[in-house]
Amino acid sequence: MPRDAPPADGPFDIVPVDAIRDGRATDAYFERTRTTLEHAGKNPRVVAEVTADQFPTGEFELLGGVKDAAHLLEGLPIDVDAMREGRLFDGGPVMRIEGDYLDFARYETSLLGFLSHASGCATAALDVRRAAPESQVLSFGARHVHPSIAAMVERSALVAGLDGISHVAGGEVIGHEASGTMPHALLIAFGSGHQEDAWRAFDEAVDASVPRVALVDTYSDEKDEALRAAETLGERLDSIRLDTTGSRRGDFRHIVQEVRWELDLRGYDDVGIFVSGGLGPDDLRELRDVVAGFGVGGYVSNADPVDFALDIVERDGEPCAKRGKLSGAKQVYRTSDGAHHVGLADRPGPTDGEELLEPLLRDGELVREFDVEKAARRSAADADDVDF
Ligand SMILES: O=P(O)(O)OC[C@H]1O[C@H](OP(=O)(O)OP(=O)(O)O)[C@H](O)[C@@H]1O
Repeated sequence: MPRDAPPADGPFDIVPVDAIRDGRATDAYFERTRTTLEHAGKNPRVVAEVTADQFPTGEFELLGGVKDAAHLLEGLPIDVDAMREGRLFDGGPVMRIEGDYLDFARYETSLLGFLSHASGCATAALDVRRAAPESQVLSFGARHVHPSIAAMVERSALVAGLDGISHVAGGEVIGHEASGTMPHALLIAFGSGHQEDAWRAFDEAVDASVPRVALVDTYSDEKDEALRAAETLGERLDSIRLDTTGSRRGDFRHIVQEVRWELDLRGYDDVGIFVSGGLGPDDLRELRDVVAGFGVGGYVSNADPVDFALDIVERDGEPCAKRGKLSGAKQVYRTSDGAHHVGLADRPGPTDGEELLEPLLRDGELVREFDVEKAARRSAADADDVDF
């Protein structure tokens, strides 16, 4: 262990924030690179770019992680241009860094991690959003991932336009209050046959601002429990939630329609139906006309990271690149038809092209603000005129 590394004395296997900030959250070969370049007296001025695909593919993904990436690089003597959080990308750089290589080399690992993981979750969340544009969709997936990344998952869900999140501390980090009502554990704590007591106690105990959403699949048939919940809470019941386990699901759409029928027949037309449990975009398309909303977890939280890489494309003013990558500092343009174009930054772009790489840091100073809601509006606008 290097002498300057602090002892591993924390209770959890979580890389500390300080290690990310000071560049120790890095792959060891960057430390060897620094040692070697310093030994050789080399520290070239470079332009480096973060890119997934070299050329536009027409397969759009949603950019996340920009805020964390900006704070990672803040204070370094470098200039950074980047696409905004919540913009679509499909090829060419999403970020461009100019500076002396050793000033930022050790940050590559964390930089790519921030951008790759958040963009993967945001892209999956956008798939979900587009599958049910009119429905309420909540992010339920924090349970599947390490708690240290819950805020990233929830922010990515919101950037893609999902309507709410479930993770309390994650919400505190990103400034968005978590929502949620009851797990099966609450019903089980009251015992089989006593679901009414659980729903009633929830209604008595929980703040009036929280919607009354009764979970209705714990011990008996969904239709039976839905009607019992409606009779127990009457007009106080806002919604029911069906989280029917996979082994009992059969035709889930039919179950939902049957419950809807029986509620309507008895005058409970205003009671909404929420569904959850292992849902993805295809399920949302299949159910969106018969439910009010969805809880989606693993599809978003377990998304594959985007395969970003950081590559040097200019060294001491001369274009350069490793095999398979494109030399030269680039700009990415979005034209009015929603298509993206990659060109050299010092050449004219398409006449109606909007430049997507915008200033993020100037000599280490942050020149941009971050706002989740604005990012969500950006992703909705970008996605509007693109065929996925
Ligand atoms: O399947 P996902 O899309 O990842 O969604 C996350 C979870 O949310 C629901 O759990 P619920 O709130 O009912 O929890 P409980 O079964 O622990 O009570 C559902 O059972 C999923 O396991």
